[in-house]
Amino acid sequence: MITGLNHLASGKIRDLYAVGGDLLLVASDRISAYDYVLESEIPDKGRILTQLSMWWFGQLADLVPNHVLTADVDEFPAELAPYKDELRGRAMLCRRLAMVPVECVARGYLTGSGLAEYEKNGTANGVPLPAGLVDGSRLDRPIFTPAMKAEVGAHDENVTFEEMAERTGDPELAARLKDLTLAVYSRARDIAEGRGILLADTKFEFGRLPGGTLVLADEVLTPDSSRFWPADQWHPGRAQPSFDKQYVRDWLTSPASGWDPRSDTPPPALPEEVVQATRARYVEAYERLTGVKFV
Ligand SMILES: N#Cc1c(N)ncnc1-c1cnn(Cc2cccc(F)c2)c1
Repeated sequence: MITGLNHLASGKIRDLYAVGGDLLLVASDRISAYDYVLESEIPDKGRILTQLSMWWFGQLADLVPNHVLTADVDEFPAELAPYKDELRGRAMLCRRLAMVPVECVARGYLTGSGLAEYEKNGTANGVPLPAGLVDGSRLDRPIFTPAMKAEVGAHDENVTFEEMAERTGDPELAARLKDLTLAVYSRARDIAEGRGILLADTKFEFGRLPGGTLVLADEVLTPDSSRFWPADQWHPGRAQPSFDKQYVRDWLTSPASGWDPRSDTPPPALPEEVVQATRARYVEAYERLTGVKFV
């Protein structure tokens, strides 16, 4: 948290500030696992994921406008000058939007809450899926599985498209959000697959400009907003390894940590080698996707 700025909200990993009529989205080096924010930070994680978001916004600009004014600290308003070094690379100055109260989730692979519903009903957010799918199955056509935003700390509530249309009171907006979400995810899935990363699913947030234009908001297509899987380790029928969090998960569930995920106790600090190996995974994901060396 940056004292001295007008703090608006905090998620597990990021903080939101008001700067004049705009917003500043700041990504920390925090990392979460097993629904806990760990006491150990991953050096540069916020910078790597912010630069990855910015790269994706560029890749998607022909499909959808976004809310970012700039991520260059030298272009930030003068009031932010005292915080330049702390913000460099990890902050996006964004236009303030009227946010749509829906988590727009696209799934290209079946896992997590989507798999749970499928195993019970053969559907995902009420939409029937083909028989015989297993954990990690690739879906021929990505699906839109919206969720109504929950309070901080609670899990979002998966809803059918029809429920979403009803609860937003705007069926046209619901249809537009579905189309945009699937088009943007499909483009990203194809780009990532060509670089050895499977984007299993992702969560987009949209908002509206004063004139009503629908705009892509928040961060996009990072390992915090999406499931990143290494393509060369994809084996449907089991839990897939996480591209970025597997070292953390493996250590936390190993005897070495002395921690039990089923206990109500917070996880212990990570060993330095796990921190550094995890940092290296974020750097690798960034460099593989963008083709640019992280500096
Ligand atoms: N992006 C964006 C945005 C915008 N451009 N205009 C208005 N509101 C938001 C906005 C509101 N909540 N969040 C999510 C959120 C919560 C907590 C911390 C965070 F970093 C992010 C995003």
